[in-house]
Amino acid sequence: MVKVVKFGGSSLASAAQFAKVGDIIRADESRRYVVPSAPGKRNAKDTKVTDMLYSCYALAEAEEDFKGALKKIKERYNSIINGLNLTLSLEDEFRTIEKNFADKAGEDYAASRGEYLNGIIMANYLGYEFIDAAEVIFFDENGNFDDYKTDKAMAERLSHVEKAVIPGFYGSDSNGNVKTFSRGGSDITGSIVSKAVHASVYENWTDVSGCLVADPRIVENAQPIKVITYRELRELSYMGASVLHEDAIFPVRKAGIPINIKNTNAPEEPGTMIVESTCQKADYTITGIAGKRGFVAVNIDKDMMNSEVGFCRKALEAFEENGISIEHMPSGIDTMTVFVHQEEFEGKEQQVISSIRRLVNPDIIDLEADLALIAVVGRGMKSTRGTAGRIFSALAHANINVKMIDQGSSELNIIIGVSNNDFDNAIKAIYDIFVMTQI
Ligand SMILES: Nc1ncnc2c1ncn2[C@@H]1O[C@H](COP(=O)(O)OP(=O)(O)O)[C@@H](O)[C@H]1O
Ligand SMILES: N[C@@H](CC(=O)OP(=O)(O)O)C(=O)O
Repeated sequence: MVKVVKFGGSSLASAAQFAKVGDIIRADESRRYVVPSAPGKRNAKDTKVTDMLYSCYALAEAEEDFKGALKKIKERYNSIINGLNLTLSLEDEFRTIEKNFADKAGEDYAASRGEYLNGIIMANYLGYEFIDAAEVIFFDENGNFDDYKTDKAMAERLSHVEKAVIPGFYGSDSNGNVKTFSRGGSDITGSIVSKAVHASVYENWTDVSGCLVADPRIVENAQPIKVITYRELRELSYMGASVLHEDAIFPVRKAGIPINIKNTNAPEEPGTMIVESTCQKADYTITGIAGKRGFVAVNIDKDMMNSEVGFCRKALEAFEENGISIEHMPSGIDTMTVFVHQEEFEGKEQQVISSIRRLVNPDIIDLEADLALIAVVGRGMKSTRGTAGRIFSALAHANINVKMIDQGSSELNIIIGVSNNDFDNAIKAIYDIFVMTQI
């Protein structure tokens, strides 16, 4: 049996956290391949090493003095090395990094050093072999992850290695330069390694006891989800459940490998199992709730728009022309609404409105800003009557004005639009009605 274990930044923020990780790995011989993130926050006010690297590199790129900022990063690693009593020096590594920053090696290179250096420490601490992710994870000429090339190289390389540490978050592009995944991407690395070694399980260790029904920063003591499907998890993580990167399921899903999200600070707890399919009923009608703030609704009205062939396509062209991505699009007979990210849309709204006018000549266009979208996700919802009704009544009781409600055709999720200000209360109200009443 082979297990791949990924430890997030919160699990590796200090020597004390490293020691817990060491105990977890040594407790099970099958934990043979380890994927570390960069050191995360030691407390709420702390800064992740990845963020320190981005700011340090921004100074280098602006040709300002970055040596002080780099020294602070070195101190974080040295405090881990000293706290673990290792006889390891990263002096040579930091000299190389300083030179490469001065030569403007790129933002991705800079950010990747967080995982690279932590991987060297982890390998030294465990007595495992260190494998640079740049040698085994590849992106193609369009910048997309190269599944085929990576799987082949990774499987070949690891077939000769009994126990190894492979840093998360990065690989190399088609020119051999370092390239990172998007933020939180070490979760993807763990999934890629799991597929290549045919792991029996991919353990993803973090600072909470699994994927919880709602974000614990909003709902105190949110319950852990025991079993969730890949599809449900993807919906939740895309909509803001940041415990797992939304793309991390793809490699393992192809190989049918379950993901187990576990808590480094409470390893005895079972955590969450993420699987293809399950006959196990969820504890509640819903599996989870997640959401994001910061959307604008663009309402487009035109009498009889439903009989105008190509209306929606042409209206959407207005967004494409202006480089705006679309998040969600509920529609009615004479109206369609397009939800876009406020950050992306601000400053371009007049261009988009004039494009819509030119392309579809609507009767009315109006904008509503400062909205939040909430996804209520659950495989059990389609067999339970009245789910949407319960959501409505919970929100009405909490005095929350529902701007939009939309059920996907898969009946796996219901999307609700509320004002940004009502976001937290809406999530709490939905959590209470389904979880606290135990139905
Ligand atoms: N539904 C959820 N379940 C669990 N954690 C969540 C959820 N939504 C948001 N989170 C947040 O995700 C955090 C874990 O992800 P992250 O900070 O990326 O950890 P790591 O550093 O281990 O990768 C938790 O501490 C929690 O605040
Ligand atoms: N360190 C990177 C990649 C990562 O996955 O980190 P974490 O496992 O701490 O979310 C980031 O901050 O984005």
